[in-house]
Amino acid sequence: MTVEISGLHYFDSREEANEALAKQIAEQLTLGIESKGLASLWCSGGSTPTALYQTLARSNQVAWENVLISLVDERWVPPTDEASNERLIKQNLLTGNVEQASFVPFFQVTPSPEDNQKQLEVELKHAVTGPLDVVILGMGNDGHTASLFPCAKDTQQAVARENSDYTAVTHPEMAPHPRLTLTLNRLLASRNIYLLLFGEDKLKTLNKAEQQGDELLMPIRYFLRNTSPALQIYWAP
Ligand SMILES: O=C1O[C@H](COP(=O)(O)O)[C@@H](O)[C@H](O)[C@H]1O
Repeated sequence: MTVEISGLHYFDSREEANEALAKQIAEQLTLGIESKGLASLWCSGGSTPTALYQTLARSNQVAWENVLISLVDERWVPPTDEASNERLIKQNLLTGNVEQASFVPFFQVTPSPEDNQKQLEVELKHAVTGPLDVVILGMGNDGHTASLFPCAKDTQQAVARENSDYTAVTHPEMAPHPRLTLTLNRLLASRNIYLLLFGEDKLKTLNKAEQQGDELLMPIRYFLRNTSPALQIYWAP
């Protein structure tokens, strides 16, 4: 199937999509460094972006010592857990030249995810001011993105227009682990937002999200309907 959406780039293979997106990300990070001295890269977890991170880690085009890398979202598990996004990033992106980048993890050992979020909030507000340079999103087949889940009551607060926090906690009812996530406002205040999708199922979900309907029922809609920046979607079978 094909879906007509502006900003949707089709590739014949995952390798080609990863190469093209890694090149684009490297260019945007370099532009950020040239204009401000420091650029930031915000990474999603899940199974989709592993090879993208490996491809990006091979890029010698970026002055990685001037890049701050952090997460779009995290499962509230320690980095020793296979579900940890921090673990994914450390194993696949923070290697070779990219080891020179600074990394801000989300998970902290605290009594609750809410306590973790309070500490993380202070840390991120101290480390980052102004728009995020590059955000890499994924999407679940329920239309969630970051950890803005349709099946989490607290998503409503995480996407509230008046919410000025960088981060939020969500408790998805149909996915494991409490989550830490960047809020909608923080994500939308970015220079470049990319969505990486593989497979027909994700295309079907994207097609459904393109139809009319409540954003809270498919939070990826917040990004599909945002015009500045417009979402750039990289898809391969
Ligand atoms: O739970 C999550 O899922 C989405 C999509 O994951 P995938 O395995 O289908 O690639 C991901 O973007 C998000 O960061 C993650 O927390």
